[in-house]
Amino acid sequence: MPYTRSGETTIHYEVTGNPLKPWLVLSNSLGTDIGFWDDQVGVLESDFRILRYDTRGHGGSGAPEGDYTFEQLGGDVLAVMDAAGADTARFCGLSMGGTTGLWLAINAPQRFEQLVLCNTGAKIGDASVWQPRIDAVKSDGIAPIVEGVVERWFTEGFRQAEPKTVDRIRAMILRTSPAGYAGCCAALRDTDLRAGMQAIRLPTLVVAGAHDPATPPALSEEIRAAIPGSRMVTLPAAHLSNIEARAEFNDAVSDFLKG
Ligand SMILES: O=C(O)CC1=CCC(=O)O1
Repeated sequence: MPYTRSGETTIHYEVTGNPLKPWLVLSNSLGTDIGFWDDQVGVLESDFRILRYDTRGHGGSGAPEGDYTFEQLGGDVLAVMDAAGADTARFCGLSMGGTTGLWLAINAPQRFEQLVLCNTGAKIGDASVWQPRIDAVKSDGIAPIVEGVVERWFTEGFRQAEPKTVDRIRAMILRTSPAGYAGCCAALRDTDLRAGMQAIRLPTLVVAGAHDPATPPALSEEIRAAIPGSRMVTLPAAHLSNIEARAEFNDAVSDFLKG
């Protein structure tokens, strides 16, 4: 599994899929790693050359101490694209991954062809949301916050219907470095891309979860309204629509990206 340097840290990435097809970058949410996209890769890999990576602070990537910024998180994507030889790519990100996509579309639009922005926002929460989480994780680690996260990420019905899936994601969250998690929370706390996203001119699909308490459909609608020509689809899911509504998600995303 390859790694590349980005700034002061190392980013882990993986390339799979069809080398004759366009590049597709997948960017995960807070508290997850590249396994986050396992339900999508099988569906997309015949039509795309897929570049998955672990966001800094997560999975096999480095987790430096301190606050991160979206300039760093977006720079990490450009570093893995350079390392993999992807001059341009389509981009799909969920939650923090979607905010990373907005940052890239504003700051490096020439590197991207299409955007899929899922369960995300140009500004997700504020200091009153993120600072207590940063403080808790720094003092007591990830375990005390994990059940609250899982409750926001999946509806109660899904948690009952697919306990093994929920256990897999819970284990992923628990494996996350507290320093890395806190660093990414600081990036979310400090970022507001609402003014900048008005300039985005890339073809864009916005995906919302009808029951998402973390990034409610109103945040998705704000993105749709700001990006000319963008389309929005609302799926029957809480925050992780790529897992809770995997069939509908895969249909909507692959139709858009292949269109
Ligand atoms: O963890 C949450 O509550 C929701 C979330 C916000 C950004 C992200 O990636 O997940």
